[in-house]
Amino acid sequence: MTLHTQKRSSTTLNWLREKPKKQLPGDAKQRNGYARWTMQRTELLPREPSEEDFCRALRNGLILCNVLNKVNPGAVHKVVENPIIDVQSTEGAAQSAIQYFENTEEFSGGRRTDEAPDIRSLRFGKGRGSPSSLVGSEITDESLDESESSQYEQLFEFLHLSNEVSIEESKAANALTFLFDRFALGLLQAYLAESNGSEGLPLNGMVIGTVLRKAVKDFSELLVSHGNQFGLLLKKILKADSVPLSKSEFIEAISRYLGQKTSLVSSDLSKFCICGGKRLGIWHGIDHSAGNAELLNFQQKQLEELKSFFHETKIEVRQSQLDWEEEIKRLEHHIKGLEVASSSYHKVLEENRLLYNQVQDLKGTIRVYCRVRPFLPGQSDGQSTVDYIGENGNIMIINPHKQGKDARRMFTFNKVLGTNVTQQQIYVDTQPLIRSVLDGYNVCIFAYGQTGSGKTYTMSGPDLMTEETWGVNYRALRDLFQISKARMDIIEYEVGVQMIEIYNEQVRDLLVIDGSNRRLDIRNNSQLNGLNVPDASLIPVKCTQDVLNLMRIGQRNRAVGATALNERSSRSHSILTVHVRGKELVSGSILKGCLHLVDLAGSERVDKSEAVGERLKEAQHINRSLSALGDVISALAQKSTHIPYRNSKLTQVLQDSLGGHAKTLMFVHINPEVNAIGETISTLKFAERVASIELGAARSNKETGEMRELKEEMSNLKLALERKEAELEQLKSGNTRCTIESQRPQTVSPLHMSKYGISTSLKPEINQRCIDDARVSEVRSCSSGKQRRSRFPPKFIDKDIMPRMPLLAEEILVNLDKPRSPSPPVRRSLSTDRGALVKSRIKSETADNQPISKVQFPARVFVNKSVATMPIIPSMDNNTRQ
Ligand SMILES: Nc1ncnc2c1ncn2[C@@H]1O[C@H](COP(=O)(O)OP(=O)(O)OP(=O)(O)O)[C@@H](O)[C@H]1O
Repeated sequence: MTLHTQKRSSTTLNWLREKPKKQLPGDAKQRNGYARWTMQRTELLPREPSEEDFCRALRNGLILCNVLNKVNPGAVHKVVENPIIDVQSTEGAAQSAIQYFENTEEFSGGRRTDEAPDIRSLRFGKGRGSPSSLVGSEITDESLDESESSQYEQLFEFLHLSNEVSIEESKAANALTFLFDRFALGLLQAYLAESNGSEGLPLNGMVIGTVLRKAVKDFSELLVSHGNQFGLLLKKILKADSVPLSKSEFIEAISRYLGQKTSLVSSDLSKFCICGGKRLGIWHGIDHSAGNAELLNFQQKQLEELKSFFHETKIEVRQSQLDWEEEIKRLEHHIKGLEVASSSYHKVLEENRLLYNQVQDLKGTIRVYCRVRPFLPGQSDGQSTVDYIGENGNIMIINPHKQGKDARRMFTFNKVLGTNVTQQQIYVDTQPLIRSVLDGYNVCIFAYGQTGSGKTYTMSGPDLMTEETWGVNYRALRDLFQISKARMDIIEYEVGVQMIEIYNEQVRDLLVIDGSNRRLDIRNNSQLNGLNVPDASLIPVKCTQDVLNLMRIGQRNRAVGATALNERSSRSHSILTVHVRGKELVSGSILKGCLHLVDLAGSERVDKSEAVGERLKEAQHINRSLSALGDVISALAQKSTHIPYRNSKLTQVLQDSLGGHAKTLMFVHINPEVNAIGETISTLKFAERVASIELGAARSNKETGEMRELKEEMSNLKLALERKEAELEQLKSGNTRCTIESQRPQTVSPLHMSKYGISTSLKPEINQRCIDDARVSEVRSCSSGKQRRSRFPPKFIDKDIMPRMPLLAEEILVNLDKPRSPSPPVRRSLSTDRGALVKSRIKSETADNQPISKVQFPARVFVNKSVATMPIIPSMDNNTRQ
């Protein structure tokens, strides 16, 4: 640099140095002069720019490049012509910086070209430089005065110096650009390194864009701050030395400063990149000062620690995940185990129940099932007396009128069926009993409970229309036919049905269609296998439909009436008896089973049911018979020697089922309403006593062919003996009453007749046989002082009574052709005969054997008269209907 140049530059620098001190009018004038001149050539400055704008315009290289292009068009290829932007704006600052770097670079490049004039020639263009370089140029065209010329020289001097500085700055800028690229790359590397570990992070343009934008922003801020610092430094340098600096000193000072700054920037960047992790690339090639290296080491250490901590945490999290997974697996296994255990618990429970039932069967205990009726529409006030129903047949009743432990009472039965149990579920446990009937057992199923508690619902169902709501009766008979059909090849079955009711202590036949209200007698002879009401119509049935038809008749004939507690209350005990007789085709053995299906009339508190008149009488009869049932149950439970069966018609009818070798099941019904709590408790107490009764093991009524023959023989002998006795009696007393009676025609249910096809006119032989049977009956009746008429088809009459009666239809025909075997001679002492006579007399006088016919049967209130005109039951031969 020449002395002159040095002088110039120092002048310029002095000018620059002094500028912030004071805004001298001379300075402004000078600046305005430069601006005007520049404006004339470049139009890049306002006429009177502020000092700041002026400096910036000089610094960003626009003026330089444009002036050079004016002098030598195309010398600077690319001029970054962004408008001067406010430095406060970060992005603007960045742009300004870039603009500056690029323009100074371009300017330098342009200047270096061969065609480009030396900037200094511009300085000396007016008289001192080569005139050719500026001849023809626009500058020379201008008329410039001397003072202006010197100002331009100063400007160019400054610009030249500024250009030197710019080169240094451009180097720094390159370093920064390099740094920036590294920094951005480092950021991306760090980001990618991070996102490698976590698959879920999205790696898309938007994310990268955001990261880079952030980086650019921060970096711009950094640049601005460095730019400011750089400006300050320049000022400081220029201010500190009163002696003007040489160009090389000046550049050296700036280089030193930039060196320092580079390391500072790298330290700042290290801070900035601390989030990244992989920053080796950023540091590569950067010269760190000792302090920064220490800081860097410290931060790296921290980073390593953080990384290892992060790694450990990651491992811990993974371990916890594994532990949880293990735990979940263990729990799943445990739950499965529990499931298995619970299912086997239920199996065991079920087995227990079966075993318990078997034990009960062996003991002959009456099975008791408790059914809880649901609340009826309009009844549910939400309070139920049933507190809890257990799986083991437990039911806990809560009495809201009591407090403490007295309020709760537990009852145990074979099973307790809740309000949501279906008719099918109710029947399930009854099914094995139906099989037993076909195996020759006597079975009794009866429904007990307070009025309106659902007895009829259980036994018959709400209606006969839908099979789903069928009660136990229909289901039992349907199964009976199904099983008998399945056994058809082994056993030939015949099924007959009786339906009676006990109304006001009188037994009525429900299957009569002629409206006759005959009172029927009860004979308590277990040998009769259920034929304890022999005069009731016994209708043979062959399929479920037959039974349904009969039941419809029976239901219509049943006495029902409305009470305050049940709008269609059964006012009688109804008993449907199914007699089954089976013949084993191979052995010829005979099985005789009988099934009683009993729907008891409901016990009721007369005050509650508001019964008066006829209703009151009915209620009293019902309650009396139920209390007689209770007495029988008590006596049986206490194993008393005397069981008071004869205290009511009900207990007489059920005698075989309660005290014999029958299988008995009772459905006890309860009403969950709070106002029925008294009846509920007493019903359940009664049921508990019933459950404790031991009937002894049930016995099958099976007779082998040999046994039957022997029995028949015995019966023949008995018959012959009785005949002899009768003859003897007649001879003695000359009483011919029996003979006259025997010639009276029988009364047979029209249904009965039609079904059997037995007609006195069509089958004289059979009719004769019936007459014979009637004679036998008479003989027996005479012995007990009663007149009996058989209403049974011959096949259902017990052989003990009528040994010559064929068992089955074809037997009737076979036996009719056979000559009767002569009765063996019977020897009987007179004393025996007398004894028998005395006995029979005594018996006829006892209260139990008083002829019931003396009691007038009340006019039937609820008999449906249309029954008489009902069509005949469809053919029993139609097996396909089963
Ligand atoms: N399990 C049940 N589900 C739905 N309704 C029922 C149930 N049990 C009984 N009911 C209804 O309760 C009312 C009384 O039932 P039901 O006539 O069978 O009682 P009951 O004990 O036979 O009475 P009563 O002794 O007076 O003849 C009827 O309207 C019946 O439909």
